[in-house]
Amino acid sequence: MSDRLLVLVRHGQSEWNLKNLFTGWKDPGLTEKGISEAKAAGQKLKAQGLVFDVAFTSVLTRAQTTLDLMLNELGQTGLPTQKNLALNERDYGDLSGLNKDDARKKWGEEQVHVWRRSYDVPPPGGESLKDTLARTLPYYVQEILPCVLRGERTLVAAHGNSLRALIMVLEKLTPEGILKRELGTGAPVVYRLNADSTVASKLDLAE
Ligand SMILES: O=C(O)[C@H](O)COP(=O)(O)O
Repeated sequence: MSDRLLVLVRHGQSEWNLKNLFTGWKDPGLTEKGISEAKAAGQKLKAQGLVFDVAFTSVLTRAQTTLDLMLNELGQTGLPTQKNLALNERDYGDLSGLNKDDARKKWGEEQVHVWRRSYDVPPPGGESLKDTLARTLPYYVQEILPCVLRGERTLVAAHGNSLRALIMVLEKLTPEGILKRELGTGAPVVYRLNADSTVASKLDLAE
């Protein structure tokens, strides 16, 4: 029986995560902590005995560096990798580069929470989670899922909201359910899929 393995990992802490800035499609690198988180993620995958055949990432540096660091820990540098902006972070539009606490002061706690975590309310000039899903899901269905179903063990290094969009589909979460779902930096989620592409098992390696 083939191992339909799909591992999702959010990038390690970025310079803008540290500064508490809305990031979206902006392209800061990882902090020292982010580098350690990415290496630790690779070690966690290695400790599970996982080996990969293919990887996917976004066109943003923080996700690509996280992938490289994980592959290095796994002894799998040079793994065939597809990079696509479909896996980019949600575009935060006019909020990009603003401090999250300053935004709360300006627009209020509730409004900022709605922009950050609601399903279908976009931040000004940016993408809602629904918009993010609309570009992430076709890529998943057309490019990532066929690999997994063929038995190619698949590693995806991407972003909080592009991965929340995929997790919503994989875990059949409602728009209310996804509101509460947070993804830690450098925290791998290990799925095994059934032949019909539903989730057979899930292992959260956040700790
Ligand atoms: O783009 C960002 O600012 C972060 O990577 C994710 O931000 P969020 O936690 O506000 O969705």
